[in-house]
Parts: sequence; C-alpha cells; structure tokens
Amino acid sequence: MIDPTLAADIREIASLQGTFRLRSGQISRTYFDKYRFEADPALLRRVANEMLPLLPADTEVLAGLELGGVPIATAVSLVTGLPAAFVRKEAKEYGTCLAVEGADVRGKRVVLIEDVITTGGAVADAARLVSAAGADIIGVVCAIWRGNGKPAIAALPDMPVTAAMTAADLGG
Ligand SMILES: O=P(O)(O)OC[C@H]1O[C@H](OP(=O)(O)OP(=O)(O)O)[C@H](O)[C@@H]1O
Ligand SMILES: O=C(O)c1cc(=O)[nH]c(=O)[nH]1
Repeated sequence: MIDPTLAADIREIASLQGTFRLRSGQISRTYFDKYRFEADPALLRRVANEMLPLLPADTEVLAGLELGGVPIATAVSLVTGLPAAFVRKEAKEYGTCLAVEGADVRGKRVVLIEDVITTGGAVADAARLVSAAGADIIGVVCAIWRGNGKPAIAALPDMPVTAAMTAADLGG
C-alpha cells in the first residue's frame, strides 16, 4: 500500500488532465508525467524508497528503461548500492553499439525498472534486448501501473511484476 501522502504529492505534480495519445495508441484523459516527479529530488527519492521493498532479494542489477526508467533505476541504485544498467529503445549505431549500457548484465539476475506501464509493450521490447545481452530477468518493478487488473506483462506471462502505485492510487 502506497503512502497516501506520497500518492497525493505525485498526483498533484504529475497527473495531467486533457487528451493524450499513449505509446500504445490508446487515447487517455489522464497522463502521468513521470518527468515531473523525477525532476524533483525529494519526490524521486520517496518513489525510489517505495520501490525498494518490491525488489527480489537476489537482484544483482537494476535495468532502467529509456528514458523515464533511467532516473528511477539510478535513484534505486544509489539507495541499494546495486549497479544500474540503462536500456536503450534501440542499440546505438556507433561507438559501442550497445542497447544495454552501464553494468554488464550477462549472467546476472536483472530487474527491469520502469516508470509507467500501460500495456507492457515497452517492457516487452526492453526485455528482449536485455535477454539478448545475456541477462536472467527475474522481475519488473514500476513506479506507476495504469494497466487493467493486476500488474502483468502479456508477452511475459510468468514474469513477476510489481508497482509502487496504481492509477487508482493517483485518482484514476
Ligand atoms: O506499457 P506501454 O503501453 O508500453 O506504455 C508505457 C510506456 O510508454 C512510455 O514510454 P515512452 O516511450 O513514451 O517514454 P519515455 O519518455 O520514457 O521515453 C512509458 O515511459 C512506458 O515506457
Ligand atoms: O502509456 C503511455 O505512453 C504513458 C502513460 C502515462 O500515463 N505516462 C507516460 O509517460 N506514458
């Protein structure tokens, strides 16, 4: 259960009303602008602290998804001391040509860190890249779940998915 004062503060700063097209193509009257709480160090720390107990005890690497998952993974990394990796939407086409930057995930138990999950499409795409880099993905932890029902990724039916907050916690 999320701290109600944190939910109220996130709602106040990051819940926008209007007409928004989401990554999935869905149209929504509500948009959670994660950058608004990620840009506030005190709020980002509180969100990271809510995510800590959701991490599997044997987590070895935190993998934040470009772009919004990266500050959260970094914040959780600072608190836990776990190394962070950063998952690009696509591999870079020059230099190291990596899709997964930062900590080496090969052979490691990795948790994907995401900001907002709606359909889970972005997580599924990232999971493919992280798996291709040799990781054992043991779970997904997000700040805000706004999908239907319990947190889950349709393309990864056996993957444990947990969320610090839901859309309902934030008033819909
Ligand atoms: O669960 P889904 O239906 O895939 O939708 C959620 C995704 O959409 C947003 O990504 P976007 O690419 O817009 O965000 P960014 O600003 O983090 O790059 C959000 O950060 C999630 O990654
Ligand atoms: O589904 C999305 O694209 C999405 C929804 C939302 O509330 N916030 C966000 O950053 N992305």
